[in-house]
Amino acid sequence: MKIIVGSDHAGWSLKKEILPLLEELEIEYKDVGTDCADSVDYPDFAQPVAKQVASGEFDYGVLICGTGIGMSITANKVPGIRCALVNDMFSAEMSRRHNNANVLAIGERVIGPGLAKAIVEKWLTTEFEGGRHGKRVEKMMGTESE
Ligand SMILES: O=C(CO)[C@H](O)[C@H](O)[C@H](O)COP(=O)(O)O
Repeated sequence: MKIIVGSDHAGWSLKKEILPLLEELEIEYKDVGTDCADSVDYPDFAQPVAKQVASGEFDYGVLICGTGIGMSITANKVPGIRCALVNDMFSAEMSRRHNNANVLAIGERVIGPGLAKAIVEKWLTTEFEGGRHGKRVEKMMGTESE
Protein backbone atom coordinates (compact mmCIF):
# COMPACT_ATOMS: atom_id res chain seq x y z
CA MET A 1 0.00 0.00 0.00
CA LYS A 2 1.25 3.49 -0.91
CA ILE A 3 -0.25 6.56 0.66
CA ILE A 4 0.20 10.29 0.23
CA VAL A 5 -0.09 12.70 3.13
CA GLY A 6 -0.50 16.46 3.37
CA SER A 7 -1.30 19.09 5.97
CA ASP A 8 -1.48 22.83 6.37
CA HIS A 9 0.07 24.74 9.27
CA ALA A 10 -2.89 23.82 11.52
CA GLY A 11 -2.37 20.11 10.87
CA TRP A 12 1.41 20.02 10.83
CA SER A 13 1.90 19.03 14.50
CA LEU A 14 -0.55 16.15 14.21
CA LYS A 15 1.02 15.03 10.96
CA LYS A 16 4.36 14.77 12.79
CA GLU A 17 2.68 12.20 15.06
CA ILE A 18 0.98 10.32 12.24
CA LEU A 19 4.09 9.77 10.10
CA PRO A 20 5.88 7.58 12.71
CA LEU A 21 2.70 5.50 12.96
CA LEU A 22 2.85 4.88 9.21
CA GLU A 23 6.47 3.79 9.62
CA GLU A 24 5.47 1.41 12.46
CA LEU A 25 2.76 -0.04 10.22
CA GLU A 26 5.37 -0.38 7.43
CA ILE A 27 3.23 1.68 5.08
CA GLU A 28 5.07 3.46 2.28
CA TYR A 29 4.17 7.14 2.17
CA LYS A 30 5.00 10.46 0.54
CA ASP A 31 4.56 13.70 2.49
CA VAL A 32 3.78 16.69 0.27
CA GLY A 33 4.12 19.19 3.15
CA THR A 34 3.72 21.57 4.79
CA ASP A 35 6.89 21.29 6.83
CA CYS A 36 6.52 23.99 9.48
CA ALA A 37 3.99 26.08 11.39
CA ASP A 38 4.10 29.04 8.97
CA SER A 39 0.66 29.90 7.63
CA VAL A 40 -0.18 28.28 4.29
CA ASP A 41 -3.34 27.59 2.25
CA TYR A 42 -4.87 24.11 2.63
CA PRO A 43 -5.91 23.76 -1.06
CA ASP A 44 -2.21 23.83 -2.01
CA PHE A 45 -1.84 20.51 -0.17
CA ALA A 46 -5.28 18.95 -0.63
CA GLN A 47 -5.14 19.29 -4.42
CA PRO A 48 -1.84 17.43 -5.08
CA VAL A 49 -2.82 14.69 -2.63
CA ALA A 50 -6.26 14.23 -4.19
CA LYS A 51 -4.93 14.37 -7.76
CA GLN A 52 -2.25 11.74 -7.09
CA VAL A 53 -4.81 9.41 -5.51
CA ALA A 54 -7.25 9.97 -8.38
CA SER A 55 -4.50 9.23 -10.92
CA GLY A 56 -3.68 5.92 -9.21
CA GLU A 57 -0.15 6.91 -8.22
CA PHE A 58 -1.16 6.36 -4.58
CA ASP A 59 -3.77 4.05 -3.06
CA TYR A 60 -4.96 6.43 -0.37
CA GLY A 61 -4.49 9.97 0.89
CA VAL A 62 -4.48 11.44 4.39
CA LEU A 63 -5.08 15.18 4.85
CA ILE A 64 -4.88 17.15 8.08
CA CYS A 65 -5.88 20.76 8.71
CA GLY A 66 -7.40 22.56 11.68
CA THR A 67 -10.88 21.12 11.26
CA GLY A 68 -10.41 18.76 8.30
CA ILE A 69 -13.24 20.62 6.59
CA GLY A 70 -11.29 22.71 4.09
CA MET A 71 -9.14 19.73 3.14
CA SER A 72 -12.16 17.46 2.63
CA ILE A 73 -14.16 19.99 0.60
CA THR A 74 -11.14 20.65 -1.63
CA ALA A 75 -10.26 16.97 -2.11
CA ASN A 76 -13.85 16.08 -2.99
CA LYS A 77 -13.77 18.51 -5.93
CA VAL A 78 -11.22 16.27 -7.68
CA PRO A 79 -12.97 13.65 -9.86
CA GLY A 80 -12.54 10.15 -8.50
CA ILE A 81 -12.07 11.25 -4.90
CA ARG A 82 -14.23 10.13 -2.01
CA CYS A 83 -12.79 12.05 0.92
CA ALA A 84 -14.26 11.33 4.35
CA LEU A 85 -13.92 13.85 7.15
CA VAL A 86 -13.55 11.61 10.18
CA ASN A 87 -13.27 12.52 13.83
CA ASP A 88 -14.51 9.29 15.48
CA MET A 89 -13.74 5.57 15.30
CA PHE A 90 -17.14 4.47 13.98
CA SER A 91 -16.94 6.82 11.00
CA ALA A 92 -13.35 5.73 10.37
CA GLU A 93 -14.52 2.15 9.94
CA MET A 94 -17.72 2.93 8.04
CA SER A 95 -16.12 5.35 5.61
CA ARG A 96 -13.96 2.46 4.39
CA ARG A 97 -16.44 -0.44 4.76
CA HIS A 98 -19.46 1.29 3.24
CA ASN A 99 -18.20 4.33 1.29
CA ASN A 100 -14.85 3.06 0.02
CA ALA A 101 -13.34 6.43 0.93
CA ASN A 102 -9.96 6.90 -0.72
CA VAL A 103 -8.91 10.02 1.17
CA LEU A 104 -9.15 10.61 4.93
CA ALA A 105 -9.39 14.12 6.36
CA ILE A 106 -8.91 14.83 10.06
CA GLY A 107 -8.85 17.97 12.17
CA GLU A 108 -5.97 18.63 14.52
CA ARG A 109 -7.98 21.28 16.36
CA VAL A 110 -10.91 18.88 16.81
CA ILE A 111 -9.45 15.65 18.20
CA GLY A 112 -6.38 14.65 20.17
CA PRO A 113 -3.39 12.79 18.76
CA GLY A 114 -4.30 9.46 20.41
CA LEU A 115 -7.69 9.30 18.75
CA ALA A 116 -6.29 10.63 15.48
CA LYS A 117 -3.70 7.86 15.33
CA ALA A 118 -6.32 5.21 16.15
CA ILE A 119 -8.54 6.61 13.37
CA VAL A 120 -5.71 6.52 10.83
CA GLU A 121 -4.81 2.92 11.72
CA LYS A 122 -8.46 1.75 11.63
CA TRP A 123 -9.08 3.56 8.34
CA LEU A 124 -5.99 2.14 6.63
CA THR A 125 -6.69 -1.43 7.79
CA THR A 126 -10.41 -1.64 6.99
CA GLU A 127 -11.56 -3.14 3.69
CA PHE A 128 -14.48 -2.02 1.53
CA GLU A 129 -17.37 -4.49 1.82
CA GLY A 130 -18.66 -4.11 -1.72
CA GLY A 131 -22.03 -5.75 -2.42
CA ARG A 132 -24.92 -3.31 -1.93
CA HIS A 133 -22.39 -0.65 -0.98
CA GLY A 134 -20.61 -1.10 -4.30
CA LYS A 135 -23.79 -0.25 -6.18
CA ARG A 136 -24.27 2.85 -4.05
CA VAL A 137 -20.71 4.05 -4.51
CA GLU A 138 -21.07 3.55 -8.28
CA LYS A 139 -24.22 5.68 -8.24
CA MET A 140 -22.43 8.32 -6.16
CA MET A 141 -19.51 8.48 -8.57
CA GLY A 142 -21.92 8.59 -11.55
CA THR A 143 -22.86 12.14 -10.59
CA GLU A 144 -19.38 13.20 -11.73
CA SER A 145 -20.22 12.42 -15.37
CA GLU A 146 -23.71 14.02 -15.43
O1 LIG B 1 -9.22 24.10 9.25
C1 LIG B 1 -8.85 24.62 8.22
C2 LIG B 1 -9.69 24.71 7.03
O2 LIG B 1 -10.90 24.02 7.18
C3 LIG B 1 -7.52 25.19 8.10
O3 LIG B 1 -6.64 24.42 8.89
C4 LIG B 1 -7.29 26.63 8.49
O4 LIG B 1 -6.14 26.68 9.22
C5 LIG B 1 -8.35 27.22 9.36
O5 LIG B 1 -9.32 27.69 8.52
C6 LIG B 1 -7.80 28.31 10.29
O6 LIG B 1 -7.00 29.19 9.61
P1 LIG B 1 -5.89 30.02 10.36
O7 LIG B 1 -5.20 30.78 9.27
O8 LIG B 1 -4.98 29.06 11.04
O9 LIG B 1 -6.60 30.92 11.33
